[in-house]
Amino acid sequence: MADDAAPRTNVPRGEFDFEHVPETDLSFENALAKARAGDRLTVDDGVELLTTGTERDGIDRRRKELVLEAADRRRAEVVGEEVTFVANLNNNVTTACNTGCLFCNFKDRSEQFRSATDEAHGGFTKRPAESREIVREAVDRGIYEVTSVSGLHPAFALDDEHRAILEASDRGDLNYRPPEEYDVDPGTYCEQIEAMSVGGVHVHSMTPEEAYHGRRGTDWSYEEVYGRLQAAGLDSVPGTAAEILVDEVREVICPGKIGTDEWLEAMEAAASVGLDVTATIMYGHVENEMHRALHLQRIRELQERTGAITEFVPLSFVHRETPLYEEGMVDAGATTDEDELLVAVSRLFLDNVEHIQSSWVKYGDEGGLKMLSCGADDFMGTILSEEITKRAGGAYGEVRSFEEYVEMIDAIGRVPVERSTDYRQRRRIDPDAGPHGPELGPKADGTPLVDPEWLGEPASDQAGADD
Ligand SMILES: C[S@@+](CC[C@H](N)C(=O)[O-])C[C@H]1O[C@@H](n2cnc3c(N)ncnc32)[C@H](O)[C@@H]1O
Ligand SMILES: Nc1c(NC[C@H](O)[C@H](O)[C@H](O)CO)[nH]c(=O)[nH]c1=O
Ligand SMILES: N[C@@H](Cc1ccc(O)cc1)C(=O)O
Ligand code: SF4
Repeated sequence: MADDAAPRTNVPRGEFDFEHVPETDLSFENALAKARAGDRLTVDDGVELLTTGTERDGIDRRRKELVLEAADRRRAEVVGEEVTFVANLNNNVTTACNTGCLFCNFKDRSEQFRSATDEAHGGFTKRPAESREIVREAVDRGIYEVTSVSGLHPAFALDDEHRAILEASDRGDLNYRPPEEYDVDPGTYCEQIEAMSVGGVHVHSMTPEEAYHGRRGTDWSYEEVYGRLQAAGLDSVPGTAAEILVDEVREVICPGKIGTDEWLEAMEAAASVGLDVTATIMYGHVENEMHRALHLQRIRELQERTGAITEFVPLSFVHRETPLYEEGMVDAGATTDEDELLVAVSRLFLDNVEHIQSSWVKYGDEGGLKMLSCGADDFMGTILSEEITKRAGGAYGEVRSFEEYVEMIDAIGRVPVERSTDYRQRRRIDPDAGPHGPELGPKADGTPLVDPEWLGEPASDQAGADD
């Protein structure tokens, strides 16, 4: 996210030869009237709102305020004044990844992790037993959920049966190497899930891209893959790896990733075996407003088919330390105007998704609170550890305590509510009845999750060290 007071966007215009461009035959006024009336928006309506009118360049601030107001009103109608958050922990297993997404600096080339090399890398791999200890400790302290997303380590197989298939294959294109070749063996995906499934915690893991890695070289369906993961303890699936669900954009920013249709297929499969899912958009790089609106339509259609999406999470591209920026393909991330409009139009467009998340990792506290009056109603979670955005140059820290959450949400006149991952359990918090800590986690007893003395210290010191 870039700070930008001038009413312009950071969308690259005309630099990429895209088929989809933000042009429509409609008017902004017409789209706004439909949004206010609660009519279902078309892609062209979405484009008019995201651009504050396609007939001129840049953002019209007066029009922007009208879009934000409409979204805030819709939020109040759909979910009321409560702002939710979850007591959770990020426990990412490995940074080893060869997929090469140009927006990502989380990854380290997997060659660097092999015992045969002494190349240095700043990343990590955790054994299943290490993951278990990290999660166990956090559950004891009161967390409810563990979110785990990882690089596509070549040694990762879904389970022993998948490993046997990979070992027996003479195909050279499977991005597989046996664990014995690495300093640290991450085990199988199922072993990691089983390990993290400790003390009654909710396990939120296995993006469609990871599921793809977990079936490479087989003819297994995504239902089969998610079914096995569910049996190992998986409870819900993060809808990251979505980026922008338009293939001409994916070809530029993540040519090594699965395509739009396959991402949707994997999500539908997860839903069909009974897993809840989230959905995301990672925006503010090479894509334009037409791509953003097309993405929203694909998510709305997915929700029509599944009803399984619990929340939509806009992820503003953090550009500073990424190949896209370093190679001069983009100059910056989205402007604040674009961020606000994206959140607002997500609320207005996704009329079948109840919750829109404001990510403090991406927007910071001040920006994140502002999003709660632009259509968002969820304020993410405590996470305790953050590697992806930090490595891309983000600077909003790795943890928020319940104390901070309650104070911030109360300060904007809304109601702080602790939630479960699926939002089915909710607990309203009385701001005056501190100290505040989680009560919904399997071992939560209201004790503050984060010792105030820890705040500001590296989260890896609290949540377990990297190897
Ligand atoms: C780092 S990947 C980890 C999981 C798995 N490797 C995958 O791609 O699905 C998780 C997500 O982080 C997000 N992400 C990565 N780099 C980012 C950046 N620089 N700014 C914003 N989001 C980013 C992307 O949306 C990506 O899908
Ligand atoms: N758990 C959530 C996170 N976690 C942080 C991510 O791991 C990651 O660093 C980043 O957001 C990837 O783009 N972030 C959220 O925005 N929302 C969550 O619920
Ligand atoms: N918790 C959110 C957001 C998230 C975003 C990025 C991540 O890497 C992980 C999680 C999800 O389920 O999708
Ligand atoms: S986004 Fe995921 S798949 Fe792409 S390079 Fe980063 S870790 Fe690997």
